[in-house]
Amino acid sequence: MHLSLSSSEPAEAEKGGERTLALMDEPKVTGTKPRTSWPRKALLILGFLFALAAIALVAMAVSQNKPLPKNIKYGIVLDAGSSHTNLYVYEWPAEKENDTGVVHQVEVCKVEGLGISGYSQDTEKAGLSLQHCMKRAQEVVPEQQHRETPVYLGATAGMRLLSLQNRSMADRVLSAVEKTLRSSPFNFQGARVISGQEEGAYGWITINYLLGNFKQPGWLNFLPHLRSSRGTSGALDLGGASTQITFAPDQELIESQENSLHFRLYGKNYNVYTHSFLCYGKDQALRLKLATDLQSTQNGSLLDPCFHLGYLRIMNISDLYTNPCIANGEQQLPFTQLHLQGNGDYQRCRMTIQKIFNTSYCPYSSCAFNGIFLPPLQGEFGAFSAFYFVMNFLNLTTEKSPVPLDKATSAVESFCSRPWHEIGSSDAGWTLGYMLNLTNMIPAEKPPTRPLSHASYVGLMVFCSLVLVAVLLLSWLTFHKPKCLQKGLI
Ligand SMILES: O=c1[nH]cnc2c1ncn2[C@@H]1O[C@H](COP(=O)(O)OP(=O)(O)O)[C@@H](O)[C@H]1O
Ligand SMILES: [Ca+2]
Repeated sequence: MHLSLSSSEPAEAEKGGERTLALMDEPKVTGTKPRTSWPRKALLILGFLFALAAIALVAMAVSQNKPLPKNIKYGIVLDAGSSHTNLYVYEWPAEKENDTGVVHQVEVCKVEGLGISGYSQDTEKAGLSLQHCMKRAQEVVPEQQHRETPVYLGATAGMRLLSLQNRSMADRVLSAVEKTLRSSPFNFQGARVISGQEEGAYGWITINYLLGNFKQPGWLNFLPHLRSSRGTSGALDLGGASTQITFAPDQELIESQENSLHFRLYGKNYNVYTHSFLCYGKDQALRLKLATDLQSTQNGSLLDPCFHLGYLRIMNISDLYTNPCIANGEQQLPFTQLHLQGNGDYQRCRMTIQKIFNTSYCPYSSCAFNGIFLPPLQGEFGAFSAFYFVMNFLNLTTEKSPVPLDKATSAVESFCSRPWHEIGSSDAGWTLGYMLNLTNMIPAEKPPTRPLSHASYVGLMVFCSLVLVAVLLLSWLTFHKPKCLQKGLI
């Protein structure tokens, strides 16, 4: 049996509640076509309105808090090394620029030819050599962002040596590269020789930024006393003309001020040891070794265990003595050419190379060599630049876990013993840290963060809206129960 208002009364249903309830008191029973009672209609309308309100609330929460379209920013750094120059293009989302781990390398362009210090006799060429990679950068960075994209050039040990040797020559080289960079559409921010200390510092920042070591879990923001000093990784950078070692030592006191760095990053203090060994990059160290060995030859012929068996090379002595790494011993030599012949012997090579590291004196509690302070090593190290190239060449970079030292040693040993005729001829570095620093992307204090992600926020809003609707509906049903419900008629 169906309950319904009679067909003559539908107009009444649109009147106020009192009238409706009065009508409900006297329901008429018809045996004809079933009709919806008007309180049920009212309930439906109310339910519909609540649902509409909930949908509107959710839609508002979603649209109001929808992430804006990605606004990408770019930065360009040129690493003017002693052996060659590399151009790096980085990108990051503008709205997250103070977060950690958001900067990505999108392009690396290797400049053809020499490092810029190699153009000291023809400085214009130093600038011209960069043009190709600058064009490449213009293709990578969207045109409308060229003017706002900063470009920096940092020169390292090759230019440090040239500056020591001939300051005005080094300045002319820098002016030439500056001219090229200024003529690009980018926002030129400077070309300079960075100090060894800076190079070490930026390498350490890069490594730890990429490893996510500056990041603290979001929820720890609410419990600052629990924020631990999570370990950092040390950085080893083997260049061509200098080598950097940088790490956070256990001991608080760094005995030599020139080796001491203090950072405050994301609200945390770091005391870091760094040293840049000028002349102890891979290429300059080899020159040093040859110059040292030459002192003990009579006729300029050298049988060298550090070159493969069958390797032969003749070089002018004057080419060896071209920079401040090698003391002026040239005049005392009774010959003008060096005849180099390899005999590939790893163990003997090790012994001859050790001659360039003087460990006979140390004015500190502990030293590396040449009287340079070095605190006890601490933690793990990330090694890059030529450390990587050499390991990669020996096929030792594909392993997931670190390669044990004895395995690396035996790979080097076996490679060195191979005859010369058998042998055919990602980036980490200081540049990312340099850009992060110059663009103020690593703040001293931790930037305020939202406690919830966008997805969690929207989810929570939806949930709360639904709970609210349910509560309102229940309260309404409880306090304004239609009489038909009170009488159990529906
Ligand atoms: O792609 C590569 N494969 C192998 N060795 C490389 C490659 N790129 C650079 N190197 C070597 O790594 C070293 C990098 O030195 P760099 O030019 O950065 O000098 P610097 O940092 O002392 O100024 C050089 O010895 C160079 O020969
Ligand atoms: Ca380098």
